[in-house]
Amino acid sequence: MEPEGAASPAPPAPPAAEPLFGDRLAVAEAYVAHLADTGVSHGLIGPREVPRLWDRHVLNCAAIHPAFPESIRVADVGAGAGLPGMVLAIARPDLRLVLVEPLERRTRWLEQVADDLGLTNVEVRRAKAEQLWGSLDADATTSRAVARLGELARLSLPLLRPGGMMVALKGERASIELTEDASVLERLRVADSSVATYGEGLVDPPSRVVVLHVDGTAPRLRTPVGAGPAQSAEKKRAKRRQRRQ
Ligand SMILES: C[S@@+](CC[C@H](N)C(=O)[O-])C[C@H]1O[C@@H](n2cnc3c(N)ncnc32)[C@H](O)[C@@H]1O
Repeated sequence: MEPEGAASPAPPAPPAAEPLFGDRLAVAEAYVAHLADTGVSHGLIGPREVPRLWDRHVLNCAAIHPAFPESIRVADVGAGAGLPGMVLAIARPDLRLVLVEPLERRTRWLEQVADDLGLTNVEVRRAKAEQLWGSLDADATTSRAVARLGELARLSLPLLRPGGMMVALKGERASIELTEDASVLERLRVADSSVATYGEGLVDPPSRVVVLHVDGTAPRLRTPVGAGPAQSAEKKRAKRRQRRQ
């Protein structure tokens, strides 16, 4: 695809970046410089996002890092330009991040940037989440702006080991989607669900995530279950066809 916009200078790190990144701040600054430059020219980030790269994109992703226990393997489903996966890999070198992204142009960019930043805890997988069901045994998944909660759970939970957790950045819709998609989550054997808020006093608004824990005793989800809206609609159509016959 053709470049979508001209590169702009990277904005300086705001004061809140220091407590979130600590001694990794220089790496975070280098990542933001990539976003503002080739991230824009390769069409991964809109040029209008450049002035708010820190506040709207990087800091709110970094803020959720306490959600993840030490040294676990986390899959970012639909990583795009590395939000939140690359940011978590920078803020938390103890985590191992698997960035799952189907678009080649994006995975090539992610690989180049991870290499340039010297991140040895990042693995980029060019695939849709569904293509990795049964072959990825993540302790946790994470994601931002990929799908509504029920569909995201359908995509993400089969990537988890038994007892693993999904942490979805959802903003103000977190509680609404949790209520609206409750029956889908039940079918997906979600044992426990909650909304948590991170980064109070550092990011405005604070980052809100939905956390789902799968039942550790249930058999591992490996195949699609009838949870997605598309699948439910198809089932209804099939039933109507059957009634007509
Ligand atoms: C709106 S972008 C969000 C990117 C990034 N998470 C962010 O917040 O900036 C959604 C991303 O999800 C990816 N995606 C769409 N369907 C997917 C699937 N089934 N499995 C994995 N990634 C998917 C798209 O290619 C795209 O990069």
